[in-house]
Amino acid sequence: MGKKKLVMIGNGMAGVRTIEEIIKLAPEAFDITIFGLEPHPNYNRIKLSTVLQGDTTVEDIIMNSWEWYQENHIELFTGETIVKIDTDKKIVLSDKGREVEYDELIIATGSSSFILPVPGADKQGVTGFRDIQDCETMINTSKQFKRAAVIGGGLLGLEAARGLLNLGMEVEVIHLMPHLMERQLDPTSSKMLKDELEKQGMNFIMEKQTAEILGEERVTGLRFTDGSEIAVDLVVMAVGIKPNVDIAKDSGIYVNRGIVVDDFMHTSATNVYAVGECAEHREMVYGLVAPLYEQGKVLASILCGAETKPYEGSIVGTGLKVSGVDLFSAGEIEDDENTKSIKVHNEFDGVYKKIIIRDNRVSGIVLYGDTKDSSRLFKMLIKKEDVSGMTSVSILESGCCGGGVDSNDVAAMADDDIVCGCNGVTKGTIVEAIQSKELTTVDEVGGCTNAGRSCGRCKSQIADILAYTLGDKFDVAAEKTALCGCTTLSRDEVVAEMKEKGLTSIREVMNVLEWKQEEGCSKCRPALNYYLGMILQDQYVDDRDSRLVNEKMHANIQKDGTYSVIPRMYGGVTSAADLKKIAEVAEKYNVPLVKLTGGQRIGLYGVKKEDLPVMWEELGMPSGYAYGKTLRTVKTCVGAKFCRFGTQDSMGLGIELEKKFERLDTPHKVKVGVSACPRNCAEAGIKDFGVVGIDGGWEVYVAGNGGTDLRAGDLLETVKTKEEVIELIGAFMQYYRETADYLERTSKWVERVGLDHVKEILANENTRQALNARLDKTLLKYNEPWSEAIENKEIQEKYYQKREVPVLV
Ligand SMILES: Cc1cc2nc3c(=O)[nH]c(=O)nc-3n(C[C@H](O)[C@H](O)[C@H](O)COP(=O)(O)OP(=O)(O)OC[C@H]3O[C@@H](n4cnc5c(N)ncnc54)[C@H](O)[C@@H]3O)c2cc1C
Ligand SMILES: NC(=O)c1ccc[n+]([C@@H]2O[C@H](COP(=O)([O-])OP(=O)(O)OC[C@H]3O[C@@H](n4cnc5c(N)ncnc54)[C@H](O)[C@@H]3O)[C@@H](O)[C@H]2O)c1
Ligand code: SF4
Ligand code: FES
Repeated sequence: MGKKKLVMIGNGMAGVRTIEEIIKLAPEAFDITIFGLEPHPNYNRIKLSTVLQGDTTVEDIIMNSWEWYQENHIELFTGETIVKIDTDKKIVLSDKGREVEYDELIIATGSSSFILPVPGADKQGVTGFRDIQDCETMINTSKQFKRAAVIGGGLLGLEAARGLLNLGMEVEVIHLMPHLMERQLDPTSSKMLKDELEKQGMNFIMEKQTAEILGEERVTGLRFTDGSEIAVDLVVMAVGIKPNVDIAKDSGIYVNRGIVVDDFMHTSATNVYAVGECAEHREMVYGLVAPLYEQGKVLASILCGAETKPYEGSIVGTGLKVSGVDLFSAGEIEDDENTKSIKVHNEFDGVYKKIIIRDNRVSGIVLYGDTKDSSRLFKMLIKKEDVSGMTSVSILESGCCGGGVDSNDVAAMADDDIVCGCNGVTKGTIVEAIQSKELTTVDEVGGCTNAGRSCGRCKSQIADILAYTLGDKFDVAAEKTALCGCTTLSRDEVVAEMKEKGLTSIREVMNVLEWKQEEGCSKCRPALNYYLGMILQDQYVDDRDSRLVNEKMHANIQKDGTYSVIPRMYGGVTSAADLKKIAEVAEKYNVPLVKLTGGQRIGLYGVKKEDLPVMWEELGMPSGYAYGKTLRTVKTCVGAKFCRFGTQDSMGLGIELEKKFERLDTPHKVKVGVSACPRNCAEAGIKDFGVVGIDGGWEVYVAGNGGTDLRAGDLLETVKTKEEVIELIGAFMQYYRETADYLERTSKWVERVGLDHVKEILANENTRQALNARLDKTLLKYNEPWSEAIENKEIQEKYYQKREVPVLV
């Protein structure tokens, strides 16, 4: 029997977790196709708060890389929205006109921010806080404007407000109710929270309802229903969410607030299931991952024919991800005549605990300032444990104490105490995984049990359990620096072992160094491929399939699955003949977008995979490597040849540098600028290395960055001739290649190892020469990849042939 066709609408946290569970249970059962409206692979939406707060980057929150989808043979269409489901014909239709057949369909469309329907809500500068784009809007706005208003003092609003403070904005939180987080906190704990947040710099306008957003095109202020006004430049709406149910509703599937499902996540339509924030189960729509993951597990079992209990609903516990605030809330928060509550309010230490008991069972928990008993209490609540034989003290505090807090706390935990609330993982499961699978790091525990993979709040407790279970064998240092979850070895240890044992292939490295996963993962394989190439210089045979997807394809994959073609234009200099060729190819292949890139190149965007080799052939130009962890572009100013301020030949030097370093594998992308005078039109100060002409010489800057982590380059040295520039930069590049972590930009690397250290190394002439010799040897091995693809039929068939997706016309 052939594989069944499984289609999923929505590429978010709940949906992709369901697919992960399906792959675990029955890896060969389905041909899987996923449609995602956003242009990204699945990312950890929870961590958007930490991205906004500046603790994490967008790259760090990707949960399933592009490679993960490829490895699991999942056809992924990002930036593509499903607009219709035909439940009779069993097909879905996308906004791009694609029709895909399904045997089983999962709707996992999540929610959207609820935008208050007030006049002016569509003005520029008004945003929700739901996705990467919203996050980028806020970050970009903070670079130009200063005054922000967050409407809504719930979990999302307060996390957004903390982020905006970190971005240097003045923040007003406008809240409808008399106290913050009124769904999770009682008035006492809410007041403690407000006091703390005020200390951190947040301002609050309580009991106000927004009537209008003021301004012309862009927001300039808010007017409230009582007529008062405030001036603001950014408005973030955090007043709740609304499930994305329209496609289900329009397709005749039964919808209430969410898409109504039974205890097995089945909707009213045959073979159609819903999971996540878009689903409504027993009149509940959940907005936290823990219940959504439980739903996903049940659904995966149903689809794979595995035995499962029904999903019967969840009780959720919440915390707030704002540093300096420690709170936990679950169940009821207010007493009534039938409840007895235990309350402790230690104003001196800023601790508040309220445990509500109803019918001799814990029915509500509010903890502020000390949440170490949250998992134990939460377990009592979920399991409806009878507490009639217990004292108030034994309910409030665990039996442990004295000595090293962490291990004693861990020792005092019962095996069925939940450590990771998001993923429902208990201490017993973690200990069992550590012992049976010989795990030594938090990431490995996450890989095996999912614990810690969502909000990350439980990671320190997982580390405590590791320390407690492994005793002396737990190495905190290794934990911090392991290359990936497949090994406990750090980058430096792996590289040292490769050199010492003379390892020459990825397979050999994994075998000899006892990799935990036979095939490695999408984090270690590209890294090992890079390190082997760096060590073995011209002898290593590149493993193309271990490269990141763009490098494997020699073209950048775009959000709709098409590619871009950006030919090399040394130094940003072109000719009429080349421009003609580009225009002809663009016209012939109906290229939807022709655009100048930030690096002074011409990009053709929206190219079909199967057209790549033939377009490259007709262009007859080398690859511009706009996709690679290598030298990208050398941007130059016109310089002394034409500019009256120019003191040096910047174009000549730029072209020479680009010709020398093109195709060289580097730990991360390398961008270069060459200007012929300190006016610096080529922006050499924000490049990985930048050269600026001065009277009688050149200044060489390094470790600049014009991207997310904006950083001005540091002056490495001033030299007289262009030969000296090339020699200095050659040594710098090779030292970076040999000592940086894979995927570490020069800016981060220089900050880590220290500019003085780099200067000291490069000051020694012998060292510089040796570095250049190793670099030159490596440079010998590279071939032009586009010509290779044009000439080699095997490459064409393997990488560029069209793969049929089930499409009905
Ligand atoms: C800033 C922030 C912080 C959070 N913090 C926490 C936290 O600390 N703890 C916690 O448990 N939860 C937290 N959450 C909530 C958590 O992120 C969500 O519960 C979870 O992401 C929901 O998963 P989902 O798959 O149902 O929806 P989503 O993750 O939203 O995924 C749905 C995807 O489907 C796509 N989609 C929608 N319609 C279509 C269509 N027609 N065609 C194709 N694609 C479509 C959407 O664009 C989206 O990418 C937070 C949320 C935010 C925004
Ligand atoms: N740490 C976490 O667990 C976390 C963090 C962020 C988001 N989330 C989830 O994301 C979702 C969205 O969060 P949220 O905080 O927007 O939702 P929410 O419904 O929990 O809170 C919205 C808040 O806005 C207030 N509000 C409503 N209308 C208002 C108005 N007109 N003016 C001022 N205030 C108004 C409400 O009183 C409420 O406190 C939720 O499902 C939440 O669980 C969770
Ligand atoms: S950097 Fe100086 S030389 Fe180059 S174009 Fe600008 S002004 Fe002219
Ligand atoms: S508690 Fe959120 S990841 Fe573990």
